[in-house]
Amino acid sequence: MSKFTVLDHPLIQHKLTMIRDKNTGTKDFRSIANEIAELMVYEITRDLPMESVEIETPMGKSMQKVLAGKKLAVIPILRAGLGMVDGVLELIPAAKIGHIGMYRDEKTLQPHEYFVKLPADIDKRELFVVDPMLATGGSANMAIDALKKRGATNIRLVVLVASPQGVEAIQKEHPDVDIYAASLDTELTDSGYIFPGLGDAGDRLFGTK
Ligand SMILES: O=P(O)(O)OC[C@H]1O[C@H](OP(=O)(O)OP(=O)(O)O)[C@H](O)[C@@H]1O
Ligand SMILES: O=c1cc[nH]c(=O)[nH]1
Ligand SMILES: [Mg+2]
Repeated sequence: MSKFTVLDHPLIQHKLTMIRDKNTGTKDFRSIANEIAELMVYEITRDLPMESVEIETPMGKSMQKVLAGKKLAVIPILRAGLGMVDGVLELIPAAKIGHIGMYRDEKTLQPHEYFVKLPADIDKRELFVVDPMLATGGSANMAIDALKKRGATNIRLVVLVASPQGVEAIQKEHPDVDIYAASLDTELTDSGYIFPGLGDAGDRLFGTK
């Protein structure tokens, strides 16, 4: 079974509390969501493999470490996943970006895919799928299906807030995909929203209703 990790760094927790607050407006929500994503990626990338290369400093030749292995790509699940991309790019500016458009039917809670545009070499990249909310898990599961169908093999899912049902759904469908969250919240409401959650992340990021 895949790993599920809550990143409980105090800065992440503090900032998450700020965006949970319903009085936090779009401008702050947007910037703080990206700050959290940046801090999360800093923690998640601790295990990236390294290799030694020879370089020459002004003092002479020396063996030093650089990142080894696969290149990265960030895959936001539209729309709300866009709210985490800039934060990731602060740390990994050369990452390619793929987009998967997904909306959840408000009544049935079933996800619908409406857009997929990915880097050509996703089979060779380590992919970070980002979306602030993992509720029923339907959208993330379908997004991961779309990636695997196109050859992706190395996928991690990074969310701000997860529900227990969402984590279980991903672990069942995609036991190879590790999940990282800033919080595991207590429940899903009858209307499919995470409680306490942050409300509708897409609407809060983009100022829609
Ligand atoms: O785990 P699930 O039950 O599938 O719910 C989570 C999905 O719902 C939200 O997207 P939404 O459909 O509201 O689209 P948006 O990002 O355009 O607002 C959220 O950003 C996730 O993609
Ligand atoms: O709580 C939730 C659940 C799904 N989508 C959101 O934006 N928020
Ligand atoms: Mg939404």
